[in-house]
Amino acid sequence: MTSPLRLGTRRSLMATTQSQMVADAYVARTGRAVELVGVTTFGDVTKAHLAQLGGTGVFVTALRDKLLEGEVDFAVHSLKDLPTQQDPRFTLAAIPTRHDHRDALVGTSKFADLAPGSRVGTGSPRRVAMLSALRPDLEYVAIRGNADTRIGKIAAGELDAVVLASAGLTRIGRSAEISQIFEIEELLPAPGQGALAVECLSDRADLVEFLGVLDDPATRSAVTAERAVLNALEAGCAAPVGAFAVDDGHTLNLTAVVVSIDGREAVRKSAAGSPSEAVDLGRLLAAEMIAEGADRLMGEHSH
Ligand SMILES: NCc1[nH]cc(CCC(=O)O)c1CC(=O)O
Repeated sequence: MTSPLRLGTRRSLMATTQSQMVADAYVARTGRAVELVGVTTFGDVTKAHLAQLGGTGVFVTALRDKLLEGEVDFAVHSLKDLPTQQDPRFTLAAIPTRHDHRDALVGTSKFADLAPGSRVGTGSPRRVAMLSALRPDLEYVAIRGNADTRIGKIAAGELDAVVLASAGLTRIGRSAEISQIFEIEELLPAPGQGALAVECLSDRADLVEFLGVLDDPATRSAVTAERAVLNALEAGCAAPVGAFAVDDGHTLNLTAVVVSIDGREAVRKSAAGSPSEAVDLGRLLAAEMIAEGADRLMGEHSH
């Protein structure tokens, strides 16, 4: 009998839930047993705000270390937490079909109905910038911690609402508390939002192929274009950059935006191309955005 594959996962509810979903999908497709191995990451223990950590990949490094040490066979990440600079030692063996890409408001009222001065919690400069453009009269409060902790600040009276990714809220069973989903015209998601990444060591060719059964090519081309924009802008997950692409099987449609942190200025552009040239499409769009002043807007939040 073959031994179970060991899946390395962060220990948060969201991470273990999404890792279990992926494990179940492999078991259903292949019959091979998969066991979860919990790993504590720097991003889970640090008290610093994500925007202040000055780098990407705080949730990712510990899982990759376990891959290198041979303690786990593969890892599941939220794709939007993965640095856009791919490390050749690791391969994204599968990018499964994306879940809801949009951001959601959690609270008791809709965004337009929040009273002036209401306190809205989010740790993301992207969300602060874009929401400030819509409602400059609200107070945006930097928060971090897992989704449960963030939502708990509403009941505690510290916040009137929080903004989180719809996909994550659904995964942790809190979607009933969503008062509004933001459409992409209002709030363009982070590159890769709602998608998962299944990663293993590049030198395990058999495993790369085995894990590939869960890959969704349309999701892969879309997130590849989105991440190419972020990479070409030399921006990280804390930058006020949104990007979203859809591959309809023939054409890849990509939209991206860079917003000044006060929400007053934005460079937003769209482009279409072939799904097989996702990286080029993203790079081209980023170059056009830079030509229109996008890098100046990013300012201190560019890295
Ligand atoms: N940076 C944390 C993070 N990474 C992925 C998700 C949500 C789930 C997803 O995008 O797949 C979240 C929380 C959030 O932004 O609400």
